[in-house]
Amino acid sequence: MIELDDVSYNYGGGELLSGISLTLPPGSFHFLTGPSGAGKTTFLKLCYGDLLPTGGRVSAFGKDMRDMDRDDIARLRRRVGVVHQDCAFLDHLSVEDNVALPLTVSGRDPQGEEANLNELLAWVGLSAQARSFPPELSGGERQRAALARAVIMAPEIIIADEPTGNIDWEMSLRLLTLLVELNRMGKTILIATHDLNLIRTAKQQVQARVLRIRNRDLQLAGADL
Ligand SMILES: Nc1ncnc2c1ncn2[C@@H]1O[C@H](COP(=O)(O)OP(=O)(O)OP(=O)(O)O)[C@@H](O)[C@H]1O
Repeated sequence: MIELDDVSYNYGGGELLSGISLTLPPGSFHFLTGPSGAGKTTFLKLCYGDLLPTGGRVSAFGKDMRDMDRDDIARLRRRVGVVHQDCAFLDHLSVEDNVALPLTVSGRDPQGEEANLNELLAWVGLSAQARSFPPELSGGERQRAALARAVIMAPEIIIADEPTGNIDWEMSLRLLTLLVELNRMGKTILIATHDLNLIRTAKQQVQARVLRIRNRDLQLAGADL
């Protein structure tokens, strides 16, 4: 589904990532961990096509990202939902309008999909905040709104960058429950996190592989986690 073949990445100051080969099969659950600055966000961006590798090949759904035209990229954006580290909401739009934004951008009418939108807001526990604005949300509510926005197009893959970075443990568990539910529905999940407790808790609920960035490459973390 997403495949990296001998991938390297260099922002210009030397290789940050090097020689990475990995397959993310459908329905898999992966965590990505590693020290700050190791390249986790960069790795995620390579997986969802925000960056192209400086060496090697990344392909998604059987197509090399380098060969994708605008239509392919638009299709990729629908099939891969991303929860960004900073959530990046439009503060002048309500929570429900922010969550519905991928629909609006792709030319669909959110009014026509209102039931779907309401169901999604209820699923993430934000029905009461639908008409609020992003600055009025707590950290945990922001992350759940970002997850709702990431899944509104029914993507097959969900990629989340430090989704529990700024929220308390109770909220982290709530978010993890949603991600586990998505995985049980067959979605492929990739999460970058520093939070080893989150990884340990997840591993009691799903079969998750833990990847660690070390010396510019990816290693499979052992059972010590
Ligand atoms: N656009 C950019 N241009 C140049 N260097 C960059 C750019 N983005 C990131 N870097 C550098 O690449 C390195 C890896 O950054 P990245 O954000 O991928 O790490 P990370 O593991 O996600 O870190 P953190 O855990 O702190 O979020 C850092 O040294 C960062 O300064």
